[in-house]
Amino acid sequence: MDSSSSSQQRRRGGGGGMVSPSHTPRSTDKSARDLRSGDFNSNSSSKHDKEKGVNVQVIVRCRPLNEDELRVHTPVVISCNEGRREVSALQNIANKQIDRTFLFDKVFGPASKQKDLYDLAVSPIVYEVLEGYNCTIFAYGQTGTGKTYTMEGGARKKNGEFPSDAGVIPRAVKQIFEILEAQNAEYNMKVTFLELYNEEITDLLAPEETPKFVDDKSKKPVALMEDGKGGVLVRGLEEEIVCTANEIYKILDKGSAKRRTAETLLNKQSSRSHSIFSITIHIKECTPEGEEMIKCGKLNLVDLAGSENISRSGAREGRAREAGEINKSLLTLGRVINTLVERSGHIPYRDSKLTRLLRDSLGGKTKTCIIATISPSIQSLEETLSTLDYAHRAKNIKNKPEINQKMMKSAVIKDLYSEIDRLKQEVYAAREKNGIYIPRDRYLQDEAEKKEMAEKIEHMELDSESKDKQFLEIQELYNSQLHLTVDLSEKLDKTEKKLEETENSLLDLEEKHRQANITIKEKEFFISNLLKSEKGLVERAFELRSELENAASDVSSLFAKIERKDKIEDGNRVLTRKFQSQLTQQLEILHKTVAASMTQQEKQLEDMEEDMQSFVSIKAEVWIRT
Ligand SMILES: Nc1ncnc2c1ncn2[C@@H]1O[C@H](COP(=O)(O)OP(=O)(O)OP(=O)(O)O)[C@@H](O)[C@H]1O
Repeated sequence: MDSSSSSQQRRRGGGGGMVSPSHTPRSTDKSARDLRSGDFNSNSSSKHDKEKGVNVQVIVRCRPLNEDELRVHTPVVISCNEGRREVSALQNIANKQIDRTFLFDKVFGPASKQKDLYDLAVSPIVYEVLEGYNCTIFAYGQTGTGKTYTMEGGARKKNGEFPSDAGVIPRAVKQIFEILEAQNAEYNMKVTFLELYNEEITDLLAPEETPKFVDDKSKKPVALMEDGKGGVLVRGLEEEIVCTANEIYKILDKGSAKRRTAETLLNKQSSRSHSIFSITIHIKECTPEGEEMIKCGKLNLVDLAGSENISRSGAREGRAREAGEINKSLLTLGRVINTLVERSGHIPYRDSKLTRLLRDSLGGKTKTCIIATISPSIQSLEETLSTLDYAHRAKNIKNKPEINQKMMKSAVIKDLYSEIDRLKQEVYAAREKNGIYIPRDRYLQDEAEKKEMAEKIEHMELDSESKDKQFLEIQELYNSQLHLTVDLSEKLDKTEKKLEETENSLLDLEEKHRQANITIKEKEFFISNLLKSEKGLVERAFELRSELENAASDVSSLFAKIERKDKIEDGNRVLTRKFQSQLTQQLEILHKTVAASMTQQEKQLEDMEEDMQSFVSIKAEVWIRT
C-alpha cells in the first residue's frame, strides 16, 4: 500500500528529523545482521528475489480453548506439530477417521506465547523493513480466533510497563526503535492508521474537528486515488510524525479508541472491519564516497475482518449491504489470491478497496507474511478447514520484493527546509507584527471579497469534488467496461480453447470410430467362423443323436433279453426248489431204510455173537472133556 497525505495533512513532532549530521550505520551493519533469525530473511538476496520471486510466508496460529469451551468440554480437533510445521484437522466422516494435514512455513500451537511468535516470525521482517523493503503482515481468520490478540495483544499497563501479552504491533514498534537507537541512526518515522468498513475508509488518526463525525456526510472524505505509477494513494490520510515508541502507543490507543467509539455509535462490529496500521521509516545512510542517501522502508500491519461465512454471522436486511461489502473485500482478496496462484490472467485488484490498498503486498514488490489464526474447537472445524485451505493456497503467491530506491538526502530535505522557512516567516511576521497594515474599510472590503472568494472556492471545490466523483464514476465505469472487455476476451480465449479441444476430441472420436470399424470387421470374421463351426457341430449332433437312438434300441432289446433271462431263472428256481424237496424226501426215505437195515444188521450181529459165544462155550467144554 502506498499512502500519501494531502495538503491538509498535519506533521507533528519532528524531533527525529534527519538534520543533525552524525554517523549513520549502513543497512549492511553487522550488528543488525547478527540479530536476525528466521527464514523470512533467507530470501534477502534482492537480485535473486527480484528475478525469481519469493513466496508469501504463511504462518498458522491456533488459539487455546477459551473458558466457555473448557467448561463444556468442547472436543479439540486440531493438532499442531510446530517442529514439523504441520497442522492436522481430525475429521470423522461417516464413522471413518479422515484427517487432513497441512504444511506451513511456521506453526504456532495453543501453548505458544506472543513473544515466541514475534521472535520467530515477525522480528526478521522488521530487519527487512529497516533495510529498505516494504513489508506487510496480515492476520486472517474466523472471528474470535485471535487476529486482534495476535496483532495488538493485551492493553498497555498503567505504569507504562510492556505487557507480556503485547502483540505484533507494539513489539514491532519497540524493536524498530531499539534497533535505530542501537545503530545511533538518524531517521524520520511516520505512521498512518486507517479502518476499512463497508468499503469506506476511515482515518483513525484524523483530528476530531467535529463532534458529529458519526454523521458520515460531515466526515472529511478519505478517498483512494491512482498515483499514476500503478499504485494508490489515500488522499487526505493523516500522517503523524513520531519520535518515540510511546508516541506510537498513544497513537494506537487513540486510533483504537476512535474505532471503538465509532463501533458503538454506528453499531459497527469490529469483526467486520479491516484495519491497516502503517509505519514508514526514512533512514539516513552514507555511501562510501561520503554522499548522504535516504533509504525508506515501510511496514503494514493488517488486521482483517473475520473470514467466517457472512450469511452465518447474521447478515440480513439492513446489514446485507454491509456484509456484502465486507464479503466483497474478502471475496476479492480470495479471488486475487486464486488468480495469482493459478496465474490465470487478469487480477481483480480493482474490485475492492482492500485489494487496491494491498495490491503491492499481493504479487508486488512487497514482502508479505500472512498469519492465519484458527480455533481448535470442533464447532469451528468447517471454518478452520476453510482458513487452512485459504492459507495453504496463499503460500503459492510469489512476490518480487525490491528494496526501495534510495534518495539523495539533499533532495529529500530540500522540500522540508523550504516548508520550514515558510512556516518560520509566518511565525516571525505574526510574532513581530511586521505584516502589512491596511485601513479598516479596506480590510473589511478585502475580508468580504476574501469571504466571497472563499465561498466561490468552496463552491468550486464542491463542484470539482462532484466532478472528481463523476470522473471516478466514469473511470470506474471505464474500468468495469475494461474488465468486461478483458473478461469477454478471456471468455473468447476460453471458447477458442474449448473449440480447439472439441476439434481435437472430434479427431480423437473419428480415429476411435475407424478403430471401432476395424474391430467390427474382425468381430464379423470371428462370427462367420463361429457360425461355420456351429453348423459342423449341429451335423455332428445329428449323427450323435442317431447313434444314441440306435444305442437306445439296443439297450431296450438288452432289457427284453434280461427280462427273459429273469423269467428262465425264476423257472429254474422253482424247479430247483421242487428238486430240493423231492431230494429231501428221497433222502429221508433212504435214511429210514439205512437205519432199518442197520438195526437189522445189528440184530443179526448180536445173534451171530450169541451163536459164536455158544459155539465157543461148547468147544471149550469139549476141549475140557478131552
Ligand atoms: N493465542 C491466544 N492465547 C490466548 N488467548 C487468545 C489467543 N488468541 C485469542 N485469544 C483470546 O480469544 C478472544 C478472541 O480473540 P480476538 O478478539 O483477538 O479474535 P479476532 O479474531 O480478532 O476476532 P474479531 O474478528 O471478532 O475481531 C480474546 O479474548 C483473546 O484474548
